[in-house]
Amino acid sequence: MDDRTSGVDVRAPIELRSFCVSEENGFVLTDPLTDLPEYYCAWMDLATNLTHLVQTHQLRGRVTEMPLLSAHYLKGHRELRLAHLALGIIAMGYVWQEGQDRPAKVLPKALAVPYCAVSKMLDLPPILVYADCVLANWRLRNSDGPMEIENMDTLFTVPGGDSGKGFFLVSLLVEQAACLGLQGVATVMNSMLAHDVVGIQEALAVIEDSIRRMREVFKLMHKYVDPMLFHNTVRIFFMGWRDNPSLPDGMWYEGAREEPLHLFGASASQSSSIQCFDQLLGVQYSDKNGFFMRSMRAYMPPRHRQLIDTLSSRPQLRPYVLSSASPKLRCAYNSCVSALVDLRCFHLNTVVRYITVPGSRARGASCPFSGAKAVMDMQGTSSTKALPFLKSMRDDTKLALIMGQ
Ligand code: HEM
Repeated sequence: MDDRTSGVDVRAPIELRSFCVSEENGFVLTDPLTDLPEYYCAWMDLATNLTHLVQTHQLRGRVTEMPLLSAHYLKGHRELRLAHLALGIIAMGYVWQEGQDRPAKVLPKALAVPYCAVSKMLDLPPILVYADCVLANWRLRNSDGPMEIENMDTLFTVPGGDSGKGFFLVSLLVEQAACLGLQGVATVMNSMLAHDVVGIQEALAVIEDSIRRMREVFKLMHKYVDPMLFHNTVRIFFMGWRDNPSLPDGMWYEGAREEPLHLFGASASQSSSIQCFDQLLGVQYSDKNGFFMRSMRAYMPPRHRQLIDTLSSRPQLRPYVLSSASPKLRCAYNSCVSALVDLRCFHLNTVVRYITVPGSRARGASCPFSGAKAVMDMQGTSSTKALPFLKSMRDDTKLALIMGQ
């Protein structure tokens, strides 16, 4: 049998490093830069002071006065990532400064041109993505101290006080907790090639622990993020310009694009970790969910999205477990799927607390005829109808469980 498809060697072991996944931090950007060369101080100045400038309604004016800078002096991956993050934060502040009902419809040239250039170099869309505001938006207060929330800070934040920071940092720590699980994913794939059933079983146990750890860390959200502040303020700055009733025509990028762009906003659905686990465990997304989850891959750094693609092009774990006579292997596989179901159940409860409940309070307090806003209050950050979608993602995950002997 030919194990090579389209020139890709499906027998080559998976090396996480070659997908820019670090041993300590998984998909989190290790040691992100905190400053750009002096030439880019106009960007850093606006991004660092974003909350104040938005709250005092000065940001739009300041962006209009910004010089048009060339992206060509940016060197290396980490400078580009910091530039993408800074420009993304400025763009979100610029668009949503006057609230979700009065967005700006055009990004001015001095912002749009370098933003599109940096995005092209990184192969990311020109909008704030999860890989910016979560994966690359952190530093240690004491560089010798631990990677724990009390010793961490964001580089930039959005209005919403400490809840914005808390949201970024807790999500980052959840992502970091996936790190061991990702190593487990590589070990499972490589052990399958070697027909090492015990190796697969042990690696599945590592993945299960890691997913359960993600759920534990996720609980910090309740301590560091206030639901009303999150819903009414922080969330607004993640809203994109696709399927958004406030921006039905998308967003114009002056001087950079001939047509407006329709792009989803930042969301943890752009997390590569969860999609890696889904892919490994053979979670089949139903049609509509699949369309959304696959669209989210375009918002991930290219090497990260390639890891998901690689996992899907390899021999699959679920049929392997089904055809194996080992009850221990089946049990280890099912425990992993159950941990992922539990994580999605916890996530669903969090969404009820941070979106559904504050959304109904906000509707109760406003005009009952404010139709567009009522729709938006029930939505997530990327404009999916949140709860039915998330429930069906949980159910798709449950379907991966292997029943019977
Ligand atoms: C206050 C905290 C959070 C809220 C309110 C929240 C809300 C949402 C919403 C509304 C969606 C639907 C899609 C969208 O609109 O973008 C979503 C999807 C998703 N979120 Fe979160 N989220 C939170 C934290 C997290 C964290 C920390 C993670 C893990 C890193 C995460 C992972 C996901 C994933 C993977 C999806 C895609 C659906 C799925 O795979 O089940 N979320 N989230």
